[in-house]
Amino acid sequence: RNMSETSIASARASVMIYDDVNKKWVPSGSSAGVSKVHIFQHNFNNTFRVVGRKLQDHEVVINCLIARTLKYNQATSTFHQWRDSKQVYGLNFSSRDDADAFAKAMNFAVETL
Ligand SMILES: CC(=O)N[C@@H](Cc1ccccc1Cl)C(=O)N1CCC[C@]12C=C[C@@H]1CC[C@@H](C(=O)N[C@@H]3C(=O)N4[C@@H](C=C[C@H]3C)CC[C@H]4C(=O)O)N1C2=O
Repeated sequence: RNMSETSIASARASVMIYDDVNKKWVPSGSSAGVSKVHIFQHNFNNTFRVVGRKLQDHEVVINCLIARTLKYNQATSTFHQWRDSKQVYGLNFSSRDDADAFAKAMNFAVETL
């Protein structure tokens, strides 16, 4: 987060990464827990990224650019996921309202790129 970015969504979610080898979801970062996850829009260069920090110790557990080609999958009303070139991210939202607001902003970002 820096002065040239604006948050267009913030949601509480536990951030997970899919472990392709063991075929299971693992918490992103050093331990499981709820994070505050933002979508930041860069004020000048029309880029967007997802940044999430653990509520407890502010560890950055996700920091990924939103590509124009991103396919955002709302697998359930509170678990959404997407891939980038390296990994699959999953957000297990604390509430349906947070999930809906985040998805709306994600769709705006992908459509704007
Ligand atoms: C074409 C493609 O890439 N498809 C991807 C999905 C996708 C589609 C389109 C665009 C992008 C992407 Cl990303 C795919 O299917 N993927 C991406 C990696 C993982 C997965 C592959 C297999 C497993 C089988 C079960 C399923 C799963 O993880 N379901 C969840 C689940 O088991 N959990 C999570 C919560 C709820 C459930 C919904 C919380 C923790 C755990 C649990 O409930 O304990 N899977 C997937 O989603």
